[in-house]
Amino acid sequence: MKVSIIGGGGLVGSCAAYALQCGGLAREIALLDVNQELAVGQALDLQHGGPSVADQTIVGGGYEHIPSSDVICITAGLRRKPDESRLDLINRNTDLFVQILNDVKAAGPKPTAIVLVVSNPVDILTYVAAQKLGLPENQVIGLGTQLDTIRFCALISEQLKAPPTQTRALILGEHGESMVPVWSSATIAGLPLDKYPGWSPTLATQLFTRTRGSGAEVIKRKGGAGFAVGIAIRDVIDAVILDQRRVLPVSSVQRGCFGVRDVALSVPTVVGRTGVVDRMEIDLWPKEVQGMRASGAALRKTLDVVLKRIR
Ligand SMILES: NC(=O)c1ccc[n+]([C@@H]2O[C@H](COP(=O)([O-])OP(=O)(O)OC[C@H]3O[C@@H](n4cnc5c(N)ncnc54)[C@H](O)[C@@H]3O)[C@@H](O)[C@H]2O)c1
Repeated sequence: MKVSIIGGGGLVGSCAAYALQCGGLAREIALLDVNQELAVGQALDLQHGGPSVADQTIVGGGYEHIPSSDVICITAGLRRKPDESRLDLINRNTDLFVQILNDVKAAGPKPTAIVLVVSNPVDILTYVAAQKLGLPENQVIGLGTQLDTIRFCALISEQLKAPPTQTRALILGEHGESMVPVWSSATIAGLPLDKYPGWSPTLATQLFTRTRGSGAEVIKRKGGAGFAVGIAIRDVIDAVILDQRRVLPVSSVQRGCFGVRDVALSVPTVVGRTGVVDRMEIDLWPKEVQGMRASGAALRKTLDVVLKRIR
């Protein structure tokens, strides 16, 4: 399997490439970037570690890699300028993103290619990609709340001194302000989280608030998120490569799941070689379902503005 990362020279793209290299599943990893020199440099640096990791080809380059790619991951994006509003950034990022989609389309992706959108605002751009690429909708996935979910588990496990890999707590909805913590299904080692020693409703609120602000906290401390988002990207791409059918909180265009439609956001999604294989619409607390619908409504408002601009 070949994975191309557009924006592969940047922090998120290069961390994703490193996570994929350490996972050893992809046969070839291509880093594409408008700054080709940077992409080639990142690829060279990764390639040097290859003999101690896995037999993979890691290269830097341009859109000539698209026709042979099984997975196309888009991490190219802009950061906010001082004094710039969120919507201004969304407009600038959408214009850049639409140009990338046009370039991908012109390069001729495989009809079976899976596109994983990571650039922000990820739910908006996932919808735009599904509309513009001409690929079947199930083949376009957004990273959605996969990163928020692993951040949430990391913070819960740290606080309760529980094993991180046995801590399970989902975030669904928007990758943004209106994200929804799903306490109804949270567990540690299969035990209900709300019965775990040290748990309290106050702690729950604190942990969710910190999770929701985690992106901003990391940006403030080190300039941008890299390692954990790279791991989150690997979670999704590995599920595709191995046709794992893992249930992941990723974003895709919804057609009625939990009553949400015509907007992309995260629901529990079965991910395999064909992308979105299924969605698990399981009974959650009413306020969790309401939260997802509120995410859908908030995203739809932004989408209406963005779609008017790019039509
Ligand atoms: N979805 C998530 O969970 C999540 C998490 C973290 C960051 N992000 C998003 O990922 C994006 C990238 O963040 P970063 O920290 O890596 O930024 P960065 O500035 O380090 O990297 C972006 C890269 O994109 C490249 N680029 C710009 N325009 C391009 C184009 N037209 N074609 C190809 N490459 C192009 C740049 O040269 C740069 O190397 C941002 O939109 C950020 O908000 C998403």
